[in-house]
Amino acid sequence: MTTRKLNSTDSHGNGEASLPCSRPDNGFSDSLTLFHSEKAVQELLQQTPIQHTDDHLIEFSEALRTVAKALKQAAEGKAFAQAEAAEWKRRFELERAQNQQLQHKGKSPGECNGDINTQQMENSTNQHMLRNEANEQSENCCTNGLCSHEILHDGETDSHAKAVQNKMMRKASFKLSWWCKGDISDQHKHDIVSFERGNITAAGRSSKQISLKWESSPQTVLVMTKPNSTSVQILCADMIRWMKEHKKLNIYVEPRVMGELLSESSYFNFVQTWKDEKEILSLHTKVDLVVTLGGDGTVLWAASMFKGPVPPIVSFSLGSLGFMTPFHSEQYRDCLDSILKGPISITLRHRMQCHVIRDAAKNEYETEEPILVLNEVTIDRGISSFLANLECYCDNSFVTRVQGDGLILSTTSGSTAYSLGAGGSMVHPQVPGILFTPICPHSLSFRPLILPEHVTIRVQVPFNSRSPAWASFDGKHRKQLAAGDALVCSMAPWPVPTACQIDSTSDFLRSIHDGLHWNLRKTQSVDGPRDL
Ligand SMILES: NC(=O)c1ccc[n+]([C@@H]2O[C@H](COP(=O)([O-])OP(=O)(O)OC[C@H]3O[C@@H](n4cnc5c(N)ncnc54)[C@H](O)[C@@H]3O)[C@@H](O)[C@H]2O)c1
Ligand SMILES: Nc1ncnc2c1ncn2[C@@H]1O[C@H](COP(=O)(O)OP(=O)(O)OP(=O)(O)O)[C@@H](O)[C@H]1O
Repeated sequence: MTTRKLNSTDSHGNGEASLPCSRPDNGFSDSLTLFHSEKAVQELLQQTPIQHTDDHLIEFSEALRTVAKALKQAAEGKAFAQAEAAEWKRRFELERAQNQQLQHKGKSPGECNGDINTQQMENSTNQHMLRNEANEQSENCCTNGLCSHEILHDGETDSHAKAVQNKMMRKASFKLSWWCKGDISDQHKHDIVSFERGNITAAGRSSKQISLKWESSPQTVLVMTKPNSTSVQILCADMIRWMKEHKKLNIYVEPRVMGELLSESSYFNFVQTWKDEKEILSLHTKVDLVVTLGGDGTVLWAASMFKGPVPPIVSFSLGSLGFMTPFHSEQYRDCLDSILKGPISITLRHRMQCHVIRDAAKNEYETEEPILVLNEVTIDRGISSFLANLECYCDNSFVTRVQGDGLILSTTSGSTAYSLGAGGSMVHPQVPGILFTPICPHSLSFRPLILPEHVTIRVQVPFNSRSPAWASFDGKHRKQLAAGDALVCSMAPWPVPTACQIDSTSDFLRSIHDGLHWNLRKTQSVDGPRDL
């Protein structure tokens, strides 16, 4: 199969030079033909020194280029829509199979117990699912939760190739399910919104505790560490040795850590690392578990390595605050022992995807790559002494104009970070939403907002702004936003699953108490005036 890379640039600075030749039905081959025609015209131009013919050929060549570009855009749009439609169809089939199974058993649809019998659901799925290869994978999936095939979906369409690849990589599979303490109440039984028979049942609660159960043993662990810390370096070497000798695990580390380990001893030759960005992009297909040694910054760093699906992260606290690092490094053997066995309670921390749209390129198909944030994106005035001036839209409705130091768009995980410092509420990390928190607004009435997770927020630097604004992502990668530029932000499809020490809520409450000393006050004594 001849496949060329999309979006590379030809000698004219166009993006049509490399196109897949293997899919004649998606329109790419048309644009390729046009591109070849255009190339032939260019060659003819060089060979034919007649001036007016040249002019016509140049015009013709430009027209061809425009048509090829339009065809490419249409084809890519179509491919995206088809993929989306296929995904919705798959979900619909799965849901219908579940409902039919429940009706057989005399239950109403959506009445799905958290402790559902997986075998029964598999049988039902066998009866009702389309018998194609993609759905064979779904037959083995749990139906009351999410399985690793779904949550670690890497966007590939060829499920067979994916299965073969996964097998070769020996990636551990796991099952995620809603978990309710001692589940005997009906409180958490409704997983979907159902309008059938005129009854509206409650939506699945994303704040429910999620439990991860390994279906095959994890085999590969990526260890990520805070730099420039001797205690972290010592712990890292000790932990890797233990994981190799006692758990027979394959270990990946960053190239910097690889250097540190090898300078200590050639014993660590078995440890693996990567050489370039391309290898980082496929890390999620090899790694079963990520271990971080450091503070919250190291968790942010680890999450930022994964531009798509993220393996479960286990964070050992070696920083000062540790909101997202619930495990104690002194007990790492016991912790890892129980995590590798499972089941684990996890917090699914939602991330936001941010696109910077340049005014100069707003009509172009290609924009800059999206940036994923676990905490927040901040748009501020940078070093300018003028007020930041930012126009904000939510799903194209005007929200407000920020005049002050700036604006923080935060996830609920980030609600205890910068947003908190700017006066935003603390929100449990499993509550779905986007916090809209101004930084030092020059207004008496600008209270912070929390918007639903499904919205798209656009922050635009108006043309009458006195200075550019600056965007930063989890406190890093500052980018200037000139007048007319915009930042577009929405929830990303790839959350960061972090292992809990106890469960999502207990861990959150522990961190606001221990980390921030939230509402710490000496208790008032009983001796004194009373109303009774
Ligand atoms: N005024 C502020 O409060 C302020 C200013 C700048 C950056 N920050 C935060 O720092 C983050 C970057 O962290 P870093 O470690 O790379 O930088 P850093 O080394 O400057 O540390 C920032 C502090 O924020 C804490 N932190 C990070 N994420 C947190 C979270 N989700 N909940 C509670 N505390 C959290 C860290 O533990 C650390 O103590 C940014 O995402 C931003 O939220 C806060
Ligand atoms: N593997 C890494 N590679 C490069 N930089 C990293 C890595 N891990 C962490 N960092 C950066 O190092 C800085 C400090 O990390 P971290 O927050 O984990 O430690 P800390 O400052 O000691 O903890 P705390 O903030 O809780 O006091 C952060 O800015 C983070 O982005």
